[in-house]
Amino acid sequence: MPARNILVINCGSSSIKFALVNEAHSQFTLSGLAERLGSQDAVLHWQRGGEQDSLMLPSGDHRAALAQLLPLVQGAAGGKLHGIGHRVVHGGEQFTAACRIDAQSLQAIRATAPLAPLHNPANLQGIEAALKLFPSLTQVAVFDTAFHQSLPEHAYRYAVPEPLYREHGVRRYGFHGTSHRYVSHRAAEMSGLASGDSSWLSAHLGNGCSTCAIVDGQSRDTSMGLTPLEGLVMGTRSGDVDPNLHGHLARTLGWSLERIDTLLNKESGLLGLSGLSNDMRSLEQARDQGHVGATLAIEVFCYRLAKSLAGMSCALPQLDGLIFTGGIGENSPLVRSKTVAHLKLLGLALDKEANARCIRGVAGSIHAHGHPRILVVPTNEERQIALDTLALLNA
Ligand SMILES: Nc1ncnc2c1ncn2[C@@H]1O[C@H](COP(=O)(O)OP(=O)(O)O)[C@@H](O)[C@H]1O
Ligand SMILES: CC(=O)OP(=O)(O)O
Ligand SMILES: [Mg+2]
Repeated sequence: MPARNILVINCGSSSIKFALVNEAHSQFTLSGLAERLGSQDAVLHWQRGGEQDSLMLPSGDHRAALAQLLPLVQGAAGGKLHGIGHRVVHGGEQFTAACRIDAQSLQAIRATAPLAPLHNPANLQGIEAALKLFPSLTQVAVFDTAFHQSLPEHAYRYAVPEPLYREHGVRRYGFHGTSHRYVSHRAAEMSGLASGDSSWLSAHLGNGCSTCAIVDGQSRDTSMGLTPLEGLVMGTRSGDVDPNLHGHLARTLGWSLERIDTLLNKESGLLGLSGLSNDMRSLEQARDQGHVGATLAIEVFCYRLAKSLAGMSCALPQLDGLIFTGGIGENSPLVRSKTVAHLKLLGLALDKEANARCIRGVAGSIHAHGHPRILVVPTNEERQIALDTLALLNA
């Protein structure tokens, strides 16, 4: 059987990230980003081989962008596209694994939208547009939450009255499961351990950030909760705050729920603390020049990350290694070293040179000799989504 091609789509509210994955090649055949969708500046960027190109799509929406993508994908796939894998952020309690998209699963995904109002409606727009454009192709939904359905009840329940859980689904779900699953498998491979017989702490640090405790290939705890706002400091998200903050702002400043949601999701985190940027690269440069806000934002980010990892260690029988991944985890020796410096009680220590070497896609171990393993593992959510799609094509 010739190697198959899977188109992977990750739809955000105003963007589509995509990759054409061939099962026989580690590099993507084609990849790109459509952004600012719905605005006059909507644009599609893509790369194929070493070449980059872009196309303006004035007022183009998700469907317009996918329609432009179609000939590009068909051309790059040599006319042979075997399936489409969609990232879906929230699968509620219905989905413990990826599933084929049909009328029934689509209905279930729609039903979880109130749990993820910032993410699922955009994911659904992408699915609906792709179904119209590729009606005869197998399409698969891969959920961020599915990997965390193995959390024990004491890790996923909030201490609020039980009917809120039973009748309204108020519980911790966790996100970034596709990434935590992928990097923990890779970490086991890199260490010569069986994924089904090893224990890991994982820190996914991108625009969204989360930690995860993984035991024998299963998620046992994770820092995100009902929504992707709980837990760590992120690019623009606050992570944990006192739950009374909502009431306090409403009472003292007269703010609406929408205003507070926007504050905590889009104006907080690294951006809010620094007053400068949500981008860790910019913050590191500003810190080098003595910027006070950037310096504080990095300190808070690393301290809160370390505190979360120490908390996650409660879910592990032993520690086979700590994994750093995501744009920051894969590229910032500074964040890794500041974080690990807070974790001396777990016995963790870095090798300075190895830490400096593992950037821009270089994977490897960065712990000091004689200390517990610390690994940098580039994540590849697109490849994992393609693998899950292929597995369902085979089934
Ligand atoms: N060389 C670098 N040093 C520090 N941070 C970096 C570097 N390269 C990328 N990052 C950070 O990675 C983050 C984006 O991570 P990424 O995983 O690409 O995001 P997303 O969640 O959108 O996939 C940004 O904060 C960016 O500044
Ligand atoms: C769920 C989530 O936080 O995703 P992202 O990191 O892509 O924003
Ligand atoms: Mg990413």
